[in-house]
Amino acid sequence: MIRRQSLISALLALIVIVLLINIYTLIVFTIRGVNQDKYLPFATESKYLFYNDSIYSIRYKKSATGEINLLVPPDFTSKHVVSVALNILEEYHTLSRNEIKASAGYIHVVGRLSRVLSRAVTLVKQNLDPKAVWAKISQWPFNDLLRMTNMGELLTYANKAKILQAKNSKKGTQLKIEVLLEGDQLALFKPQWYPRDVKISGKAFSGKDRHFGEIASFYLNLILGYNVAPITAGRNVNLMTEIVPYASEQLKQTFYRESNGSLCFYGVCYYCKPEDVVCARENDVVEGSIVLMLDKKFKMFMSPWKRIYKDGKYAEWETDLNYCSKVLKDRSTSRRREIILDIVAIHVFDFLIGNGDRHHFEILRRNDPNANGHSRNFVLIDNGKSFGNPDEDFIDILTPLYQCCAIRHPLLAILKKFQGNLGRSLEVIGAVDPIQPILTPAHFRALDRRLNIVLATVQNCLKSPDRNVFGKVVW
Ligand SMILES: Nc1ncnc2c1ncn2[C@@H]1O[C@H](COP(=O)(O)OP(=O)(O)OP(=O)(O)O)[C@@H](O)[C@H]1O
Ligand SMILES: [Mn+2]
Repeated sequence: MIRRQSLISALLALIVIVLLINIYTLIVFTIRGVNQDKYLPFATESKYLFYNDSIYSIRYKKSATGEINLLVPPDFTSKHVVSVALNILEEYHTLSRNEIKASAGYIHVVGRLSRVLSRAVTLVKQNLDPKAVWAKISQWPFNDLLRMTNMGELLTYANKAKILQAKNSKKGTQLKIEVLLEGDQLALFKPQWYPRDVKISGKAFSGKDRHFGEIASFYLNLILGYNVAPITAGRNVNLMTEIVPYASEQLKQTFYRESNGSLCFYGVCYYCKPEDVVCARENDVVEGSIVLMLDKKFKMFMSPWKRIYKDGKYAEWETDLNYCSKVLKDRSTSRRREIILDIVAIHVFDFLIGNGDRHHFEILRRNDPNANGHSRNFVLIDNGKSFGNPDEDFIDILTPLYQCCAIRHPLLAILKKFQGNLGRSLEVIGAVDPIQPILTPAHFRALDRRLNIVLATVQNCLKSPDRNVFGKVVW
């Protein structure tokens, strides 16, 4: 009888305990819901963390008061990834509070580059034979200063050479006009869709190409010593005199005049449609980027960190912090360590320019005379999905860096050299371009913020031995 009674009281006590725990959890979650957001599904807490249902991937966002917050989509459940992103943010705050040691190194790089580029402009005034200028493209990628002078000439000619033929480009999915320039050089003209100060939000790959982004990325690629973006310049093209008379029938058919007199066209491509038009400003002029075609055969490399272009689904790399060690173990990728270091370099660049659309990249074939040994073989061809929003930093683009915790020393050294001065440097170099200023002041400032975030990520890696799958962080 007594045994039965104590069993009942034990049971009652248990029920009370379970009830109390439930009530406690309910209270805690309600309070959190009031203080932060209704979505908080796990215990990662920070005053900088916000759940936001208008975004589809995690990112930092600068608020109106200048504070950097971490925005996370409500259905994103990887608390490890969120907590790493918060740690990096903390590291970033520490870094931005510290006085930056003034490094004069960047001045040399910028000075040399702008001398080389402006010398080319003077050379071109002497009216060189365009064929002779185009011949120099075979030396691309240009990895020394002497050849860089040639690149300056190529840039200037990309802008001034007469267009002899124009047709729809069959490559890729976005609107591009393939033009044949005098002297027999092919180039792609991507017209302007957006003003420089557009703010695209939503997905990391949202929106159409940004012609100014393509141009800015090219110069930034030069400044940071990658030198693997195809030669790109801004160009103002008069549609009526430079395109229409030389256009293929198919392209010409997509041109028409609005009732207000402006000349518009929509082209033929995967995403081209009559209701999505590019219209000229006054005088029938359209601004755009012109990219010289490289006469090379590339190998395509699918990135293990590519996005899934489907709503409501996350790729494995987005939620699994151990993804890098899986890629590292993947036997199908020989030389995988070097390849991952290349991928980290690519993603650092893409993070700086805000390009979340690098689904694949091109590699120079080994027998290419300009292939650079076993590393730095990649080229960065399509940089149009960049500089879409100066307030947002897609921290998930840095995933290979914070998952693998490895970066090559020369790249890290150059990033440190430009700390605090990257935006200014791009502004100076970009001033040689015919459509300068290539970016808004907000974008130039964003570059320095993002550079600090990259350095903060490296700092965070140095403090996280558990993520050190490469054995050491700096290679
Ligand atoms: N300058 C270039 N030299 C050689 N090939 C090029 C050049 N630019 C583009 N290409 C080729 O054309 C393809 C499409 O170009 P690009 O990526 O710029 O177009 P896109 O419409 O933005 O394509 P996507 O939809 O894949 O993003 C590239 O993958 C590359 O193979
Ligand atoms: Mn593209």
